Formats: sequence, C-alpha cells, structure tokens
Amino acid sequence: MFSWLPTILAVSLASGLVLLLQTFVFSKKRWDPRGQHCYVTGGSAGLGLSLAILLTRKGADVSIVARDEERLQKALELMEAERRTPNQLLKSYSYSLHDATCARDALEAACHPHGGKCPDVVFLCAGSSTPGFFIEEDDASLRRGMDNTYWAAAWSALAAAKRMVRHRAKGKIVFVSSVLGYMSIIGYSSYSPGKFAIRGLAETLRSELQLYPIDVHIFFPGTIYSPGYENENKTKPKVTLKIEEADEGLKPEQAAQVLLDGVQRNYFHVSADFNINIFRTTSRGPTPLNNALFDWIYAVIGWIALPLWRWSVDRTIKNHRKDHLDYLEQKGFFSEDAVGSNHKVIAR
Ligand SMILES: NC(=O)C1=CN([C@@H]2O[C@H](COP(=O)(O)OP(=O)(O)OC[C@H]3O[C@@H](n4cnc5c(N)ncnc54)[C@H](OP(=O)(O)O)[C@@H]3O)[C@@H](O)[C@H]2O)C=CC1
Ligand SMILES: CCCCCCCCCCCCCCCC(=O)[C@@H](N)CO
Repeated sequence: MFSWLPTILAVSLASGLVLLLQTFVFSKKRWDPRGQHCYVTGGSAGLGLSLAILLTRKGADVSIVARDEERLQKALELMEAERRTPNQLLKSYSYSLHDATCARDALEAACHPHGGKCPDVVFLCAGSSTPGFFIEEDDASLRRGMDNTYWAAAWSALAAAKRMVRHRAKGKIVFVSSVLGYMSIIGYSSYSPGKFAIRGLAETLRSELQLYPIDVHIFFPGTIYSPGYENENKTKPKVTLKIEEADEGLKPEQAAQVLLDGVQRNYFHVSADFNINIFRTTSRGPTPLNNALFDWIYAVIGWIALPLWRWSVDRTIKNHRKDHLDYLEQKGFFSEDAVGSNHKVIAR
C-alpha cells in the first residue's frame, strides 16, 4: 500500500528543482541587435515604427518597408534623430507587401546597400484590420483580410528564408500575429483567420528552419494604440469594442519593447502581458515554454478564469442581439437587394 508515494514525491521534487533552476539560474545569452541589419516591414507606423526606432537606438542598421512614401520619409527622419553611430545604414523602401513579387523585390532592394547580403533579422510587422460583421463581408473583403494579415507576412518570410539559406547566413524571422491568433471574438472574421494562419506558418518554420541556422519567433500582442488601431475603430462594431475594454492595451513603444525583449530572450511565442500569457499558455500545444515555472502558473489561472471570461463575452453578445437586429433592419439588410453588399468604407 502507498509504495508508489515516495516515487511520486521524488519525481515532483526533482521536477520542481528543474523548474527553479531554469527560472533563476540558467538564463541564455541575449541577442544583441548592434551592427545587425534589421528589416522591418510596416516600419512607417505603429508597432513597426517604434521597433525601427528602438533598433536604431541600439545601433542596428535598419531598413523599413511600407507603401506610403510620405509616411516612410517621416519615419526615416525620426529614426535619423536616434542614430547611435554615423555609419549605421538607415533606409526606407516603398513596396506593397501582400504581393509576392513586390515582397521579393523589396527584400532585394534592401540587400543592395549591404553588398547583396541578406538582412540578419526580418521583423514582419506590416498588417491591418478592418473589423465588421461576417454577414456584411463579401468575397473581396475576406480576401483582402488575408492579404493584410497572412500574405503581408508570408511572402516576405519566403523571400527572406530563401535568401538566408542561399547565402548560408545566420538569421531570424519574426512574425507578428495577435492575441486573435490564439482565440477570436465577434467582428474579426476578416482578420483573425489570417493571424491564425501566420501562427501555423511560424510553427512550421520553427520546426523546418532548424535545418539551417535560422530562428523563428512570433509575437501575439493585444490592443496597440497605433494609427492602425484608430483606423480599425472606424468600422469596428460597438460590441467588439466593448469586449476589448477588458484588455488594457499598450502604446506602440511598449509593444515594440516587449517584442524585442522576447526575441532577445529567444522566446518562440512572445506575448505582452498577463492576459495574453494566459491565452498563450492555454493554447500553446507543443510549442516551447518561455518560463517553465510561470507558464504553468498562467495555465492554471487560465483553466479557471477563461471559461468565466468566455461566459461573460457570450452574455455581452447575446445582450446585443436586439440592437443588432435593429441595426440590420436600418441598413436594409433584410431586403434582398442589400444581401452581399458591404457597409465598409475601404481605403485600399
Ligand atoms: N493595433 C493593434 O491593436 C494590433 C495590431 N497587431 C498587428 O501588429 C502589426 C502592426 O500593427 P499597427 O502598429 O497597429 O499598424 P499600423 O496600421 O499603425 O501600421 C501598419 C504599418 O504596416 C504598413 N503596411 C500595412 N499593410 C501593408 C502592406 N500590405 N504592404 C506594405 N506595408 C503595409 C503600413 O504602411 P502603409 O499603409 O503605408 O503601407 C504601416 O507602416 C500588424 O500586423 C497588426 O495586425 C496585432 C495586435 C493588435
Ligand atoms: C483571465 C483572462 C481574461 C482575459 C481578458 C482578455 C481580454 C481580451 C480581449 C480581446 C482583445 C482583442 C485585441 C485585438 C487586437 C487586434 O489584433 C486588433 N486590434 C486588430 O488590430
């Protein structure tokens, strides 16, 4: 009777010790961006711009890519003001990254000032969101959703991986998903699937690119108070905004700092704060833990708190039913002509 008790105790103690050692004793050497060529997509605004500035301050060569030339020029000026040495290369490139050829050309262009050498790190921040109700989406808007999430990252990752391997270079590929790549809520049918897809790609590449000296990371931020956030709020359903209130949100500079810190610590899944650590640790599957001790604590909290949170979100949505039906009525959704029309004002 109870002969297995000492074994269980010994195993628990041993694993506890390993957890403590990992937490407090073994900390790996942090990655230093100084002198590295960092390629930042979406570097003209929000998270990407803050990251470009941060990397510039740390002494990296930084190339930023986005579409709008004027915003790129302004961003470059902000970066110039933060340069650490006179010989840092700071450049901007205007390309539309959800197009495969343009994404390849953009990377190619950024290699030129570096004698054709591939960037050491690609940070794939470019992306945008246009929330709305699913029944008001159409074929074009759902495809655009994938363009502005998955394709805006995948083509650049493909071009960068090919180049890194061809040049036998060491490198890093850093994706930007969202907490909406772990779970989703009302209003994000054109966005969340693409952020899940980015997670699928990152997970594949973390595995596959071990064939080469290429590290893969992926960031899962919650709300970032960026120009993109201001823009998405123009079409965001009220009920979505209300549910999001539970997330405190970060300024772009804070989010960039969290991302860089996670990459420096060599985390695969980088997440920004308490709430998102809960989503990360309860939906990570076989992905590596960041901190063996704390990640399990977050997971235990999640097992208890997440069903309660989901219940409150579901209740908020159900309470919104009447308002929503009135809204659809007003829009004329129930008259046949309007079916399939899109309410959104879409800039691009
Ligand atoms: N803001 C938020 O609450 C959250 C954002 N995220 C993600 O973080 C990333 C950054 O977001 P945020 O800082 O808000 O974004 P912003 O809209 O503030 O900035 C986006 C940047 O990406 C560029 N960009 C967007 N689409 C393309 C494209 N197709 N080709 C080239 N450049 C493009 C924009 O420039 P231009 O338009 O001139 O091309 C701009 O430089 C995105 O991937 C977003 O999905 C994740 C979670 C929350
Ligand atoms: C104990 C557990 C409590 C959990 C509470 C957490 C609440 C999270 C609410 C959802 C936040 C959605 C952010 C969207 C970010 C994004 O990607 C868009 N802004 C698109 O750009």
